[in-house]
Amino acid sequence: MNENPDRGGGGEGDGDDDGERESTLELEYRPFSLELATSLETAGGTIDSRDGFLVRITDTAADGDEAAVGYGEATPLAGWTESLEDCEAALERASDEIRTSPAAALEAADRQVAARHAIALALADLQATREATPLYRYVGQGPMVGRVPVNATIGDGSPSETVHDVSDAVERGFDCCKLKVGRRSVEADIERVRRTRSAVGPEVELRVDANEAWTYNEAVTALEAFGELDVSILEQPLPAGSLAGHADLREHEGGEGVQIALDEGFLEHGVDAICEAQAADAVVLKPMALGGVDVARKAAAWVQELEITPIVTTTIDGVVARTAAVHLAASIPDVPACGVATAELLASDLGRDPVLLEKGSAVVPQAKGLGVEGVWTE
Ligand SMILES: O=C(O)CCC(=O)c1ccccc1C(=O)O
Ligand SMILES: [Mg+2]
Repeated sequence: MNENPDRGGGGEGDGDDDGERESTLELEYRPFSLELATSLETAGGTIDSRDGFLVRITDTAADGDEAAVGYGEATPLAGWTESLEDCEAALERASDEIRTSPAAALEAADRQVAARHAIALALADLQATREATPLYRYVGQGPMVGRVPVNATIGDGSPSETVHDVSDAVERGFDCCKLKVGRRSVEADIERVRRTRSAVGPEVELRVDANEAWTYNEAVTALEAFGELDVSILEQPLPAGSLAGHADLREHEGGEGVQIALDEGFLEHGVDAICEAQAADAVVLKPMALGGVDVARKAAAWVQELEITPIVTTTIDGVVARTAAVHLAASIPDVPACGVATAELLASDLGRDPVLLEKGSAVVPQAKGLGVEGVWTE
């Protein structure tokens, strides 16, 4: 952004390397591709692999022994972020601009949310590591947090498959499951939830996410049945554009006890419009789609002021972005169960997972920075 042609740094090089070097930071990125163990079927489409870029920012001025490196991850998802191509172009610009300043690098990816997520994360990881502070305390300035509650993520499937998947998750310690709905008829989805509820009993929290699939009347039918089945949260039943529809659902008699959460609608409208329309009890925060953990953290604080509940989830990310989402959740006071237990959906990962799952909670890494190691092997 603010290259100074009068003071070009050295003049040698390949011609686009003439920015003034005012920072000692270097940004590198490399592509990755991760398959899902089994594809995740949602009303918004099927996710079967996640392609993106791992980002490393190094401070070349740091003296040898001191760790001066931070990691980030950009994992675009169609419909939620920029394309893979636009993401790469933004990272390429940022790798030039970071010679000027960290702010210039962030600016270079200002409208490419996944790229910005990666850059902001790598910078935060670098700084938190320097300060020997776990990332969640660096971003939130808050107290120590040992665990955050999480939900299992259950894709669309037949009623029997759904009962099987949820029962399996409960056996593995989850006490909150989020079921994807909206791919089959409303009646079929109600049947899935009914059979699941009778299989797992009253103690397990059940949520559903329709990814914008329903008409208002379908949503009302679902809401009434879900109220009786003690579903806690109905996420994005209607198209993102329909703030008034979601506000009406919140008022609907028979849907008492079921909270309405906005995900796609939050990305489209933002905090103020949702609050103004009284369209949500909760909002879903995906740091990858919002442009970073820093952006998501501000949104969380803001919605809590307005008595709207923030829920952190991922876009089924690799270990770097997923662990960042765990830190984000840990930085939010009184956060409800979050959709960050998505490692098990992946067939392979970028590196070892530092987050243990224990009885429905993620154990928050307490090491400095993000706490992810061994992802950048030469
Ligand atoms: O919230 C979760 O449990 C996992 C994340 C999730 O459901 C999701 C993953 C990728 C894309 C969209 C969504 C969504 O919440 O709609
Ligand atoms: Mg959702």
